[in-house]
Amino acid sequence: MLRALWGVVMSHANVTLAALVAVAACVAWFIISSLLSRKLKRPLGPLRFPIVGNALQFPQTQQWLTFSRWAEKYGDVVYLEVFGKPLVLLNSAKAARDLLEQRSTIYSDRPRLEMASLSGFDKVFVLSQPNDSWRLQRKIIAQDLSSRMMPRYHAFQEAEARLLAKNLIERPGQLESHVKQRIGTIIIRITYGRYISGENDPLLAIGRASMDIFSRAAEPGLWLVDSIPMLKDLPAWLPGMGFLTTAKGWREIVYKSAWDPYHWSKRSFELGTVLLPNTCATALQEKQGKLPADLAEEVAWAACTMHAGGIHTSVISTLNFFLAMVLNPAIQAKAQKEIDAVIGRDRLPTIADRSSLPYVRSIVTEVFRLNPAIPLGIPHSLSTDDIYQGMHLPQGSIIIPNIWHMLHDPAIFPNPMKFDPDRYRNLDSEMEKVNSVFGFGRRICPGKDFGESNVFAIAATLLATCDIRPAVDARGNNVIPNVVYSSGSLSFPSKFDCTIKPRSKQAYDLLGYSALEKPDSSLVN
Ligand code: HEM
Repeated sequence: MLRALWGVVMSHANVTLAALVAVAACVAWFIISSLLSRKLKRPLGPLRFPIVGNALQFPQTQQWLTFSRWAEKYGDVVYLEVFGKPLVLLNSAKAARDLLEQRSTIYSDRPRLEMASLSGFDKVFVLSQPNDSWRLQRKIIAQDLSSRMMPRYHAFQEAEARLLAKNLIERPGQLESHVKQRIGTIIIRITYGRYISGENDPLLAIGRASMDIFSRAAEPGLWLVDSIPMLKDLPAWLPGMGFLTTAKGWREIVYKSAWDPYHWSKRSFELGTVLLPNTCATALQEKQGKLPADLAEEVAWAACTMHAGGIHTSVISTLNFFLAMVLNPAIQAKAQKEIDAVIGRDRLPTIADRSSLPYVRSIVTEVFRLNPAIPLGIPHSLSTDDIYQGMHLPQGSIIIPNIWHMLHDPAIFPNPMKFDPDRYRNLDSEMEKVNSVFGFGRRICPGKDFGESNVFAIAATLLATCDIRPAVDARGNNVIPNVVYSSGSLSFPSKFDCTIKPRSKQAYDLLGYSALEKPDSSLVN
């Protein structure tokens, strides 16, 4: 009986077991197939062709404009492939924050940009992976550029803004050259402690050459070797391998751009003639003037990154300020009115006055928004597979934050092509929406505060003392600039000029020393 019962139980058990196995198999199949189908569900994007993927549709100029059209068609996250390499465009600040900030542990790598690395930028920490060297180099410059350290640069930044105004008045017709010299002086001063001697100063020239190379070498989609890395191992004499010779020449210049200024700074530090504070000197002081070779190398490349990261972005933003003022006289007049009301005409506005000049700050914010210096940011890379809003983003994807599109989204910035500081209603919370211009997460720009305060000092000083008007041609007609923005990772406005006239004798006198003299002796050797 028991046996019979046991037999029934067992037979039932067998049936139950069989049923359980069947159910488990179904569940497993369901999970695997749903995972599989999730895995296959990529974000939307333009049609991909066999082998080349989207390579043929990849825009060669002003890529952010085509990417922006794709954003409107396919959404916040767009998927592309170039020769099998996945690329993900992030088109909204929300998607960029969700991924690059909230999941920064897996979104902070940089893609290996083969052409830029071949050209010597493998040492520059902006392109390195978040490894020990990146951490150390970032720390070396972040400690000098932290918001706590900013006030020690204010007097110097303001002096350079005054000198810029004075030079523009006294030596007209050279807007770009004056801006480059003053910005170059500011960045080289805080990096290496040198007061540059003029536009052809060797430190300025070598940094300029190196950044021109970076802009070309890091341009997304331009170099086949970025999509097919094995090309770099083929012999240089084969047809189509000219990029290897180009990269070799570029590398020599890039190495010089790191070591020449470092050696100059170290020598001047030892002689006691260097301007303090500066980033190389901070590192030397911490080690009583003797850096071990490996640390010296990190300092040289950190300083090189700071120099490169700071100059062009600040020059572009400053030129964009002048352009906006030439094109928008009513906005200029409104800012002057604010300065006159808050500061008066007996002194110049300072960086410390920022919080009481919200309209001038809105102008600076709008300058950053309308024409971001790096419209597609610096690409990040995804270190492991990820799923975002049901979409599978594969490991190794190059992540391109489409900053230009984020800052021209009509839902957030109505009438986005219009220069309109009033859109922020003088509110910090509104201006913060433009923070994307400085990138995201662990790779966010370490020069953000410094870069902003430079442009503010220049804007406030120029608006307080000068009228910024269009240039005038030989017949006395205004020349309204029709600016086109360059392609490449950095986007420069095409050449334009303006006329800078002092608002009054009193305003001119406030600018102080003559353009032909150096600023006051406490600021130079
Ligand atoms: C004034 C305008 C500036 C703009 C619009 C700007 C924008 C940016 C952007 C978009 C990035 C990429 C962030 C990311 O990968 O998510 C970046 C990175 C960087 N910026 Fe700036 N920047 C400016 C000024 C400066 C200044 C003044 C310095 C230094 C003096 C600087 C140094 C750097 C460095 C070193 C990086 C690389 C960070 C890393 O890879 O960890 N930038 N910047």
